[in-house]
Amino acid sequence: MNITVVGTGYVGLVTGACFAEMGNSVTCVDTDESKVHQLMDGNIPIYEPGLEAIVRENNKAGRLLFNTSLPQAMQQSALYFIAVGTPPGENGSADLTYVLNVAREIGRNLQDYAIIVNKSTVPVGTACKVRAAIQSELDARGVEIEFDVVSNPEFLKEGAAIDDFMRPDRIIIGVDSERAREKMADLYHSFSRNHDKLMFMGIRDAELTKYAANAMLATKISFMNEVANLAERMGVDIENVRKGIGSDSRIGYSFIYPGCGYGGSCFPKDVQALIHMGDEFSFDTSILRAVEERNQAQKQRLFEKLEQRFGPDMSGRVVGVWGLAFKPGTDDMREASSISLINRLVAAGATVRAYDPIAMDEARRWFAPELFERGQIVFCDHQYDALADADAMVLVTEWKPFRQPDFNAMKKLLKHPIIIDGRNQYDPYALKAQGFDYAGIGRDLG
Ligand SMILES: NC(=O)c1ccc[n+]([C@@H]2O[C@H](COP(=O)([O-])OP(=O)(O)OC[C@H]3O[C@@H](n4cnc5c(N)ncnc54)[C@H](O)[C@@H]3O)[C@@H](O)[C@H]2O)c1
Ligand SMILES: O=c1ccn([C@@H]2O[C@H](COP(=O)(O)OP(=O)(O)O[C@H]3O[C@H](CO)[C@@H](O)[C@H](O)[C@H]3O)[C@@H](O)[C@H]2O)c(=O)[nH]1
Repeated sequence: MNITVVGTGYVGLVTGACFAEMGNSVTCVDTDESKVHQLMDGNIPIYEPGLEAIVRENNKAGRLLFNTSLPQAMQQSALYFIAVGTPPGENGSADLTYVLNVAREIGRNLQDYAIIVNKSTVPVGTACKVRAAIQSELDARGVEIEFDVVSNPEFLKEGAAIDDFMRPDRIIIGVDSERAREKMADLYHSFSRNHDKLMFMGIRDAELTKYAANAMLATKISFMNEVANLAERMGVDIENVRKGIGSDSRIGYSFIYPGCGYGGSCFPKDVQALIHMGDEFSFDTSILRAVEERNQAQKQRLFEKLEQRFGPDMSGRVVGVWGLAFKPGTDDMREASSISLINRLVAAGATVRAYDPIAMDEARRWFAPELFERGQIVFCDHQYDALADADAMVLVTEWKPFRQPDFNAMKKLLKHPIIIDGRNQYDPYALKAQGFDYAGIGRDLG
């Protein structure tokens, strides 16, 4: 099949590379020229395990091409995937500017029947807007060309994106035409051979399914964070509670890890967008608002635990931070908990020494340059360098090399043996026995 994918971010590039890997001919289009040139040279602008290899192999085999021109790419195919960003607008609603720009460009250049598949996360009713945008361009050209719009939301997780795309739990497809349904079934056949993963439904159903999935996962996390904060006050260890409830198959273990708040490009913006959709339909999404509020508060918990120990004025204090990315396995810094922590520490007068195995180049862009110039933030070459003469160590992102560190070495490096564990990776009882002052999330045993 010949496919055009518009947008070469996490979703567009993974989608394009995985379809090419299955033998399709794919052209990925992006308006960002530097990104496209980087990709043409075989370099991947993002860190995503396994992606570089399949991009290079398929590019070499001629199945995966890159272009800055959508009209040129459109000539090669009749199946267009829209995978551009839908960032939060000022009021939390999803900003559809990029999606509708692509729709209009498709309308200006469409020559023959085509299927336009929306892979971006978009509010209910967006397919209608995409259809209207294309149609108005066709009307302006005075041509009549048939086309179908399909909703096919993406469920990949950063850091596991290839596997999620290649072995999906389900493939949600919202369609309202038999022709489009057949084409989509054909396209996804090889991803769903042994188990029928394809779920066809109405277009609006598919659009809401994506938001409901992310909101449900975010709710699980905020719920656990709330119980963890309560457990702390009660002298209860949340890790025992987590295991206790996770063993109930109706609850399960996934997405109930308490922590220093959820981040990334999806949960925060998608929960906000769903709240906004509720407002538009005059429906108060009170659970979602609580989920969002709990998450904002949770992102302050690590700072609060340091504040309890040092007081509000942290001048002269040095804090070693392990992990900057919003989760392990990615260099994505969008809505990362490290951002609020580090900015608050610096505002309180502390110096931050931080280390992340992958995200430091990307992270540099997320803090004011003068903080590096004045030495208030120092990015270190090694995880242990970040602890040199630090008054405390804070774990923000649970990268694997942070999971079983050398606690003896840490004790020697730290001025005060304080460990604030934002991801409950360490054994509080063992650390206490070694003389550490340890605080996790929902396991602040004093
Ligand atoms: N990141 C994820 O893990 C993930 C997972 C599932 C769904 N989503 C959703 O998928 C969509 C894309 O997310 P992302 O993280 O890949 O975004 P991104 O910001 O990483 O990439 C978007 C790309 O689109 C390009 N673009 C913008 N306008 C364009 C145009 N007119 N023509 C061509 N290219 C254009 C940008 O230059 C950019 O490279 C969003 O709606 C997001 O919510 C993201
Ligand atoms: O038990 C948990 C699980 C996750 N997190 C945090 O939640 C955030 C999001 O994690 P994850 O879902 O693994 O990463 P994303 O790449 O943001 O993926 C989510 O968002 C994507 C974009 O919509 C969806 O496609 C995915 O299905 C959905 O999992 C991260 O900050 C995690 O640290 C927790 O705090 N506790």
